[in-house]
Amino acid sequence: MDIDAVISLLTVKTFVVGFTTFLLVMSYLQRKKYKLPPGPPQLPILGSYFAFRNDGRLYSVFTKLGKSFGDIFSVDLGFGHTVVVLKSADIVHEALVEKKETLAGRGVRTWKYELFSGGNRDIIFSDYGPVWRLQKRMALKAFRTYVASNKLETFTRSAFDEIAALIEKETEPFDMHVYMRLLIFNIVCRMAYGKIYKINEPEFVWLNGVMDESLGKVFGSIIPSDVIPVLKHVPIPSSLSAKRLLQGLIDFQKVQLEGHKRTLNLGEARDIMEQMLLLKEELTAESDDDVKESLSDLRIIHTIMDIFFAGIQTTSDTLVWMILYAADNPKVQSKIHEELDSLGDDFCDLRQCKTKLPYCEAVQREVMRMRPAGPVAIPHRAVCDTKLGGYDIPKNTLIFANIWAIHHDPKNWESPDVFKPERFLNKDGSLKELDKKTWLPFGSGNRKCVGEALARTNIMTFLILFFQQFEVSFPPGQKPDFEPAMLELACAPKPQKIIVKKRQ
Ligand code: HEM
Repeated sequence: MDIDAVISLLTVKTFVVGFTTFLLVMSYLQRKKYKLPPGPPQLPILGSYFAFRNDGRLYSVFTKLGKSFGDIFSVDLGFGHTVVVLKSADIVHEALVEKKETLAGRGVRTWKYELFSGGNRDIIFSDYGPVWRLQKRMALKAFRTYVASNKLETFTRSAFDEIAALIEKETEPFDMHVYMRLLIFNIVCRMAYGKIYKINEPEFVWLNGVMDESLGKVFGSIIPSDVIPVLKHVPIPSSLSAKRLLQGLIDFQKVQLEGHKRTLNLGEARDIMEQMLLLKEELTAESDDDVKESLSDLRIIHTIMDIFFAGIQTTSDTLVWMILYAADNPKVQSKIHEELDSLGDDFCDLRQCKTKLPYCEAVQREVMRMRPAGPVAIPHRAVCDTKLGGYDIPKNTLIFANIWAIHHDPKNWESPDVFKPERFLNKDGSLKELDKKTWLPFGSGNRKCVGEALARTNIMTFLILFFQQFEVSFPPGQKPDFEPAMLELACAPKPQKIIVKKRQ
């Protein structure tokens, strides 16, 4: 070994030993200064890696740890990156509702989220402040124009007709996944940037593939550069594929934006991207700087990225879960059919007839209770030092609310693992008032999901249209699999085949 190699080995060793010691001292000082929530042993650099070694699903690992460490505990996700996890309805309420200002920050955990959000310029990862507020308000207003008018129903009906025709052609048991994706793509992308797709259209196949690959390889698991940030500069396969996938999608949205600018019509906006561009047209030199920033090209692109990612996968996964639960529970399915059959001609205006469908609404609630699409929400950042459950929460700590644990807590729900829509109904069949402390698939407080009304309208409209025409079952001998796929933040069903028959 030559002298250079010896020196560089010594340098690396010195760096590793020095850095490890630094982390240990910092962690010790942090623990001495604050009364932090308890948690599993934390190794230098690797943190609580061993808790996640065999199961990358955060909700699953957090639920297991919660059994040992209680309603509030801390876990080190690597490199001294300690997060706090909340497990019970009361403590999540305290954090997200009572402390909705203090704990409404966001902090990007790793560079892949920074790339996705354009450096925190989307709604999801933008920090709590005036620009985020303007962006979120703009999105809410835009969604409302669709939900409150007939537009959304028209979009959903035409997207449904497209997939119903494809489903009718299936002669063997099949997986619903791609049809549900196409359905939601054709509602959400039409609203967001005015596009509708056919199942074999190359752009849809590419976008759907990018979404699946990103959810699996980028957001679905902890990649080396999440734990050792400098690895993002090293051309290792996981970092390269994350860059390729996310940058490809950002570039795609840039092209949509440029196209919209070229064809911009002053008048009624054709989609959400155009709505934002029209607002931008109204800006003058005197306009408020925050308003200008909220309508910058980058913010528009990354708002559309949010709508695309947060809106499509969550809703389409929920629809697949709903179909699987109906296939597994023939009595529930009969009650859905019965309630829909009693509607008669009311199908012409679905917005009106929803109030007459308490059982279907209860099914929707129960599916989202059993399989919440965002089972640990998105971490909130403490904007200043605070306290939770008697423990100190230092400024900048990230907090995860374990929605899955609340939805499966026997203190909140009788037989929580049983699919039972009736739990949401009174004895006379009317809907019970929702307890928002124990049912929170869309989160709670200031950071609550911006797409809740849109998603619930889409899910309900789909439920009505689908079960009016079809009945579903599992192929004889096939065991249904309700164990969610191995994804870090999502709760997605695994691919499985079902039989879909046209009703007489
Ligand atoms: C079944 C469907 C859906 C579920 C279960 C769901 C769930 C969630 C959850 C749990 C959060 C995090 C809340 C928190 O941090 O406390 C969230 C945030 C968000 N969701 Fe959804 N979501 C759904 C559909 C949608 C749709 C359709 C859109 C848009 C088209 C959307 C856009 C967003 C955005 C932008 C945020 C970030 C809000 C913020 O940081 O202020 N979601 N969602």
